[in-house]
Amino acid sequence: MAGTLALEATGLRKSYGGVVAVNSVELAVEAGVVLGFLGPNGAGKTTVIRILSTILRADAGTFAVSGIPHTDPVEIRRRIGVLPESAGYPLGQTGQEWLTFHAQLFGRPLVEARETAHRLLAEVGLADRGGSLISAYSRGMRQRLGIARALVNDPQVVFLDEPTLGLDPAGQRQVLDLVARIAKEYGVTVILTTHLLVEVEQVCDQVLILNHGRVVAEGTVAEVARRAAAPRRGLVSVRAEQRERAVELLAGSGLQASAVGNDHGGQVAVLIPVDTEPETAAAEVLRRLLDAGVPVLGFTLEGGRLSDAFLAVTEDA
Ligand SMILES: Nc1ncnc2c1ncn2[C@@H]1O[C@H](COP(=O)(O)OP(=O)(O)OP(=O)(O)O)[C@@H](O)[C@H]1O
Repeated sequence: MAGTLALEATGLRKSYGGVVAVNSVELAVEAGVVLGFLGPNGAGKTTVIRILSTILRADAGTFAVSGIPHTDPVEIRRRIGVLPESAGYPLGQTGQEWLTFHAQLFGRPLVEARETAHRLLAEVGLADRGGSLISAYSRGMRQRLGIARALVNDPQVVFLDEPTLGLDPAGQRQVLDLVARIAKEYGVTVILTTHLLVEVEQVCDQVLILNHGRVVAEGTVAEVARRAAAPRRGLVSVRAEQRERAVELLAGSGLQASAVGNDHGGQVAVLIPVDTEPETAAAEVLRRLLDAGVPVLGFTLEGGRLSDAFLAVTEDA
């Protein structure tokens, strides 16, 4: 339905005994988006996912999945797929048997359930291993099988809680490529929990960062990196004998500049304010120095990545 958000939540709150795990969480996720759901260990990500997937009841707040209110958990469950943080697999079954069983649980007749299992095994790159026992699958293969299971009911929203946990770099890449592909091909909304920030930059349209149960940053990767990041730093290389002059010139034009390195290397660090585009700041720095006849040997920008933003908004004071 046009205009319906895939996910929306207001004032979600959950405590375990005296521990407030989730506090005043608001969400609004458009359909078809891959959302990187980030936060340090214990931030509350799994708790939010459990609430939204109707496994756990919130103490307060409301939410809706594809327009279905939280008061109708049975209908929500029809529309979602979940790969839990620590998914268990029946080791004595084959991947094909297990997926067929789950397709039947969602009401598909046996023949259709088998076809669904077959199609999904191919989708996650396990076409030739469907007849093998799950006990013989590697961890990466099990994670991909778990993603196939999460798709068995053609969901509109899929929650993947740390699908890359414990995988080697090639396995991580395979799973993240799969996530990007299913979002594109199936048009599903994906809520992806992971600690792989560089990969999030490549796969996710949007990110939301939780810290101590609260949302501390959200938006596109670029927005979050820009807004939440600590001020970025430009490093300008000049001749050692020109370094003090360069600092004076830049400081004189209102920038925070300081000399770095030793007498043999001439580098000047320039702090770039958060509200200034790095390209604009870089052009200004270069223009100032070149106009004054100070040759610039190099210029690099540090900061402004998602990982910088993540650290900036989750660092405890
Ligand atoms: N069943 C539980 N009983 C008591 N406390 C819990 C329970 N589940 C989670 N917590 C606490 O709630 C807080 C949030 O935990 P949660 O598992 O949601 O965080 P997370 O962001 O998913 O962490 P991780 O990245 O380590 O998986 C933590 O302080 C955790 O210790």
